[in-house]
Amino acid sequence: MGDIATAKSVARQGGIYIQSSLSNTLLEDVAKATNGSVKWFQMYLNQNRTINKLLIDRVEKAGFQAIVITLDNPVNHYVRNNNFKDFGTLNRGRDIYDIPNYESMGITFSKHIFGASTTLDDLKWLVNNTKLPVVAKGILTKEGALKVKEAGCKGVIVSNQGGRELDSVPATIEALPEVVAAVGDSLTVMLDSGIRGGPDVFKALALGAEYVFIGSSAQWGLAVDGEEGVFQVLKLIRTEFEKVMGLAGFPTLSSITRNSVVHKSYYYGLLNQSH
Ligand SMILES: Cc1cc2nc3c(=O)[nH]c(=O)nc-3n(C[C@H](O)[C@H](O)[C@H](O)COP(=O)(O)O)c2cc1C
Repeated sequence: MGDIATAKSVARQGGIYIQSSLSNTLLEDVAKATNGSVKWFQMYLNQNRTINKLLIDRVEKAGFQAIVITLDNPVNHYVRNNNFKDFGTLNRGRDIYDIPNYESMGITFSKHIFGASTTLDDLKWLVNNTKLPVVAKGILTKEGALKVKEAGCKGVIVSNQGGRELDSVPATIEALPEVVAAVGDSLTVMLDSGIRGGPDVFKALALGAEYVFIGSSAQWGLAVDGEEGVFQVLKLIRTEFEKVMGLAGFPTLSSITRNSVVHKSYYYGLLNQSH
């Protein structure tokens, strides 16, 4: 299965694998196949808290080390028909919902997950109902970052879902500096969306991200050559990143700082000073 192959290659590269709750592989199966490696679980909050609690318990029991809550996808636009037949992990909720025979799990869960926005109270509920650290994914502004900090999240992923959700949102590399300025001293700030090669990783780290994640590139590798394909994609990005460090003259990760890149905010700063 794609999730297990991807999780295995991420483990071989020493990275963090984030398992989607919409995956068609059971979270327990991914956990079993990659025992001992670092894995986080991505959740959407359901309107039904009993279902949320059941899922949280399974995630904790399976050994995932953090819960990533996706906040930038409150409206369903994936499931236009009855085609999503099998959401492996979530299928276990079938006995809790009263699901008509003609309705796929995709339709059912999209109604219950995407039907309502997650509120600050929901987020606080999650933080208080799991022993795992909670990471908020889909943050693009300092206001958003401050809210999830108030809710008790331990980290944020600056993300626009790889640009797949809403046209005209800022690129994450542009949103990163204001999020870092707002919460960088208290939360772990991470970034995804648009990481394609070494220079992207370098810029994100320089502007304050502690971790970067990839989505699409991993899937392209998976499509080409399964576990080995994802492994090669990760290796390529890592090798390229190391070359960028060398060429730019930064020998260690800690030597990469805000001053290692020129960002347009510098120019705005200069303009402000001179007016
Ligand atoms: C096919 C596909 C499925 C995705 N499914 C989810 C998901 O279920 N939950 C989620 O939080 N993000 C999902 N994402 C978004 C990724 O988690 C991530 O934010 C994004 O892919 C990063 O940008 P990149 O593709 O440019 O690397 C998905 C992305 C792709 C390409």
